[in-house]
Amino acid sequence: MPFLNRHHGYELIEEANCVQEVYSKNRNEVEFTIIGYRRSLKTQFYNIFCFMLLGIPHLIFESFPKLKALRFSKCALETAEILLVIDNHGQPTLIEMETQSICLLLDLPTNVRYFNYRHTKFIWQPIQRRFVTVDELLSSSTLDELLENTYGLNESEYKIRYDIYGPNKIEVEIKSYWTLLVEEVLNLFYAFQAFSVILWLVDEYMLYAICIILLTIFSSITSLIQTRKQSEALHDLVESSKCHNVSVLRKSPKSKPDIIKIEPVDLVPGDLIVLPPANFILPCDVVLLTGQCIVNESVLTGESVPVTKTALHSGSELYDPETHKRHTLFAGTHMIQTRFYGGENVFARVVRTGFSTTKGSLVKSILFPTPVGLKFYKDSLKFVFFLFTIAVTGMAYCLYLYISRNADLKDIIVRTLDIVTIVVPPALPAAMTVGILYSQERLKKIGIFCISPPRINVCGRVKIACFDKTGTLTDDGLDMSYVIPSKDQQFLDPVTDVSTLDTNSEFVQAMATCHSLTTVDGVLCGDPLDMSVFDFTQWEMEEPGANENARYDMLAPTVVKPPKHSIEKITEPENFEVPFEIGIIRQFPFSSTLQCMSVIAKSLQKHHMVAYTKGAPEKIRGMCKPETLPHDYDVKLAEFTARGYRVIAVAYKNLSGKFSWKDAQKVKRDVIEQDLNFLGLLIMQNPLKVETAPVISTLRSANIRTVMITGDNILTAISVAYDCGMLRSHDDVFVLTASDDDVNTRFMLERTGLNRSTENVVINFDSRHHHIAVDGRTWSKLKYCYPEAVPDLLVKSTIFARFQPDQKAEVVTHLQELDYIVSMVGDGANDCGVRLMLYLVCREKNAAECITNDSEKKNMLNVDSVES
Ligand SMILES: Nc1ncnc2c1ncn2[C@@H]1O[C@H](COP(=O)(O)OP(=O)(O)OP(=O)(O)O)[C@@H](O)[C@H]1O
Repeated sequence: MPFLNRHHGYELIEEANCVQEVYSKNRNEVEFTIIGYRRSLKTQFYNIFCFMLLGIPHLIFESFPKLKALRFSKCALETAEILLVIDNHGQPTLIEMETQSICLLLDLPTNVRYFNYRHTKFIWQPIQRRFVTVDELLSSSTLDELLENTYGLNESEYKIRYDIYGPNKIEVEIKSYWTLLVEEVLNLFYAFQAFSVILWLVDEYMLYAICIILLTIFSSITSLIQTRKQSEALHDLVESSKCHNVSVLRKSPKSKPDIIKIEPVDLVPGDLIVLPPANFILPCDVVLLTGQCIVNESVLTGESVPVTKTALHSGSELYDPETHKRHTLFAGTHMIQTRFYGGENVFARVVRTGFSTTKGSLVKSILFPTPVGLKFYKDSLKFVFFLFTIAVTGMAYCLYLYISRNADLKDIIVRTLDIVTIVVPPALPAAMTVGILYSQERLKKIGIFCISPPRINVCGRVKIACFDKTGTLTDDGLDMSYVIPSKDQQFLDPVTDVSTLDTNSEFVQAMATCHSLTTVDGVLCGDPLDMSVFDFTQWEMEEPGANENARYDMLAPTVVKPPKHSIEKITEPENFEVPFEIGIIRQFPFSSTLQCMSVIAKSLQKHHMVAYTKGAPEKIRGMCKPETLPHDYDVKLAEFTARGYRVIAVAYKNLSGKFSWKDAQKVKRDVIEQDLNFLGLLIMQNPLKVETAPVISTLRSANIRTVMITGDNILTAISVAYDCGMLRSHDDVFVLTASDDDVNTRFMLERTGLNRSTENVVINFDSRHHHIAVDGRTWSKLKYCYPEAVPDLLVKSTIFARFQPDQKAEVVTHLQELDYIVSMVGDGANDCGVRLMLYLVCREKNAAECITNDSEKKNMLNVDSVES
């Protein structure tokens, strides 16, 4: 044993033996530290001491949990009976080690030592001499490994996995009132309060004592009821998404694999399940092996647009639920429909169960939020301690005076102790609890729910409110205003009526095919932008097959066709024999990071496939052959975006005649999204929500700075900011842009805005009427070239446009680093990064998260505080 030395019967401990640091998934930071302890003589002494002093030391130790471990002796993790786990916020938890007998798998010993920390199981690995999670223990699988073994697990494999992973359940414990009372109410401050009240009663100081008793009883009871209600609500929420029995494939020694029905709690990672045709709540995270599924993931993302999940492709890379989320169905999400593959079962492999699932992680982050170590609380504790030292001095002087004047013993005790109750305010915690409860009730009345009431205090200190644009400041719906086709590097006149366009043109066909729409119960649904583009074309969509659920076959894909009247007008068709239909062979769904989407389509009229792409004009420009772009591309784009329109560019490319159906399934996205031919622009209107302007005005009058962080075009964003009052008509906006060269990048500030005039105006950093707008590309370059300029930029910037989801999160964290308390209002999807980030930031910096339901869509309001 290299680390553990035994010397004359004593255990010589090296620090490395007793402590293990557990890193976060991306290994950037220590998530928590595990320290080993065992019971010793110290523990016996402590118990006797506690017994003799009527449990008072226990109360003190409970209030200062780090002291709890002092009653045990430090020892090597290998022999530890008790573990002290300290998270990255310094919150300690004492956990008993447990032992479990498991059959041998890989190198696992039969008797396994383990502990559960915040619903995650850690197993002691004697070979590595450290604790590992069960996921680490059974190393992750490659895509090929997940795809092979189509027989399911056999009985013994299943049993081993069940022993290791445990049941597939996310259970939120509802604590009894008694436990809550012990945990929340019986702390040192309340003990001090009890002491003060007894003292006042002895001193016949009745009225005030009774007031304090009543206030404390009231605040404790209401706080208990609230906490209990919250844990009941969370419990019910988790329970509400429970699903029915699941069909699982089990390898049988003699015959063909059996499909058996089991309870969802009995599922283990590796199980092969058969997805039912429709309406199914996923019991765990699974990866799709065959067919397709349409899923509503709004429980996780807040976005109620159905998402299509496709079967996993083969590959030697390791499976990762985040990277392969297009093939992963997450626990708790609603599977609307499966699409059968040649009439066969749709199979999925279980990859994560219970609290390891995405839903489990979300529940864990609610169950174990960041401790509210606000500076306010820390300062108040310091203040109380300071008062206490004054009180002790006062007490000593009092004692001296009373003794020197031969006072009565009762008087000496009462008067001396009373000094502490005069100096230290005993009603402080009760008064604060009542304040928070009252605020919570008021917020509820206006439809704001808060999952962590103590954080309400932070809201009063919010200095900056960040808003996402589309769907948050503006409506979800989009109205197609016109389309501007392009021909021979020239923009043609805007068109408002699609019937004036040639149905056989690539432009119309791109609009009709380049989307991720789907039909659920005969109703077309999907991204609102895709819906309005498709509606504009007046084409029809058909997903072939008689029965909705039993129809999907890769050779007969989704088909779009023009309305009958326009087929008659089709010019120069290559082949009149076959019907005019276009099949969508493959979709590359919209990605906020790429800001575009593509499809590969095949018209029955043509002998080759065509790739269509649509997306942000700035992105599409880079993907197109320069000789196909109109010379006034940027001018036209600026013309429409400056008027607040949402502009989408469309492009296409013909694929070679040899490009087969198989190639279409295998081809990489970046191969498709290059060397495109530009087709034209789609101009859409995205009106403001009615409540936007009044909310911005209220925030302005409360002296809270408002900022827009959007994925949309910078000029569209500026225009919307003027419309909603974030910028006022007399405000000037300076757009910061970086030159394209990577070596000597130059940064320019160019004036824009409503009252833009020709004369030069220099930005004045002290003026409230001068604002900066910056796009994601410039932001990245500035951060790289001049990181020292970022704070100045943040202080003056009102518009952050063309920002990718991770950049949105960066802005929020950088603002926090400048000691701003920031709130972020978004509508899910690309703000999820911010939301999830904030969850992480919350963990670090005591953020508060409130969820508002004041609009139909549940907006997320994240309030974060920085310890200044
Ligand atoms: N369905 C879509 N197909 C193609 N391109 C799209 C689609 N939806 C959005 N885009 C383009 O991608 C850009 C980025 O979209 P993203 O959803 O990240 O942000 P946004 O909706 O523009 O703004 P916000 O961040 O304020 O919600 C959009 O501005 C638009 O140009």
